[in-house]
Amino acid sequence: MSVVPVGDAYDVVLEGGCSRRVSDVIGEGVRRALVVHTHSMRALGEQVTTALRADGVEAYAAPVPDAEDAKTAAVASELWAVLGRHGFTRTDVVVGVGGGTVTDLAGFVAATWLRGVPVVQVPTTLLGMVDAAVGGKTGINTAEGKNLVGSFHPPRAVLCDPDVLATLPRADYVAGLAEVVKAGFIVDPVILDLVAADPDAATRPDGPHTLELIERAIRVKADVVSVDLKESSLREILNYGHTFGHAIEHVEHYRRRHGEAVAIGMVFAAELACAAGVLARDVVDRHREVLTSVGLPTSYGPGRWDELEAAMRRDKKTRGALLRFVVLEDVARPTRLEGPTTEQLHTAYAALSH
Ligand SMILES: NC(=O)c1ccc[n+]([C@@H]2O[C@H](COP(=O)([O-])OP(=O)(O)OC[C@H]3O[C@@H](n4cnc5c(N)ncnc54)[C@H](O)[C@@H]3O)[C@@H](O)[C@H]2O)c1
Ligand SMILES: O=C(O)C(=O)C[C@@H](O)[C@H](O)[C@H](O)COP(=O)(O)O
Ligand SMILES: [Zn+2]
Repeated sequence: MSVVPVGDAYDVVLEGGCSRRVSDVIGEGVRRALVVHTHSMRALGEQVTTALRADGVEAYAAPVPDAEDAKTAAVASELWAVLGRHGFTRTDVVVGVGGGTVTDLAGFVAATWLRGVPVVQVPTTLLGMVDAAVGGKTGINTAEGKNLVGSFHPPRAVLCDPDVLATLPRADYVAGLAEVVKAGFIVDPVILDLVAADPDAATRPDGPHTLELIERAIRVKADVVSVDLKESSLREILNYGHTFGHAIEHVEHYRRRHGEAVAIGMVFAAELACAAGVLARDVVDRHREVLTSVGLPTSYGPGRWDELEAAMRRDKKTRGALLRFVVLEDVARPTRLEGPTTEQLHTAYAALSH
């Protein structure tokens, strides 16, 4: 459906059944493929592996642990060992079949093996389709924080098959909506209108606006990364809500879903912008309305500020001692807030526990 014209331009396909067509997009001359998948996506992982073999590719299925447990140096190292044992060369390919955690890991392993081999992404969560699999940001976590090691490595193709969303647990689908809503606040307010028109339908993969919501969010992401792949400036807007959100994930040892943490992080960013006199109160309220309407969290308990602030200092947007946040001046008018005062930060944090 859309082409991302960055480096070697690539397609992001959004079509029922497209996850069965990996062979069509891996490119010419591929002899081997490593199909990375979690146990939850074993059936699809094996289906992709079998289909590749039927097309003459030496394909290997590589099961990895679920969720954030996949995004570790130990798991990446195991996959490098598999690639080494099977003699993967620069014309071979890695395929990521799973949620954002799997596409981040598969992309990182592809980015680092032989300093870069192609990766094809087959996202199986809403979040993976609208955000993680598109744009070439890859990475793993370290003990000190989220996504601290990684690389920009655009995929060869992205196959978003909405049919696979039927098995996704509702809570994971809703978590993905946080990134959809993010795209609405930073660039495309029509997304917010579509969600507000029927919030309950927005939480279902068979809802009347599902494809339009996915397509619009992918378009936002593709347009931004096409202009600024390596996040020298514009791409930072895709990080809306993530400074505080990633801090929550870190202090809670990844027991909370990424999308849920980002939802709270967007409310924090909105409250911070309001405290700094940048954003009007009604837009802050709109954050709570839209996120709450689809069942996403918007509050956070008191008492953890010191840990959260320490984690935020390791955010990639931080420059020296200066904390930097993506904030809004209005819907679809993102800007940056550099070095907010302690009082502004505390005001925003306190507002989360109301
Ligand atoms: N690289 C990027 O640009 C980018 C963007 C956004 C998020 N991310 C990363 O993505 C990750 C979050 O991704 P996520 O929300 O997809 O979580 P996830 O990958 O942990 O998947 C959520 C859960 O759904 C299960 N699952 C996946 N697909 C399924 C299906 N079709 N049916 C049944 N179960 C299924 C998984 O096994 C997992 O338990 C975070 O690590 C985040 O940092 C990266
Ligand atoms: O693509 C981007 O750029 C984003 O910031 C998208 C985010 O939704 C995503 O969670 C990303 O992985 C965060 O990246 P990080 O650089 O803050 O680790
Ligand atoms: Zn995110």
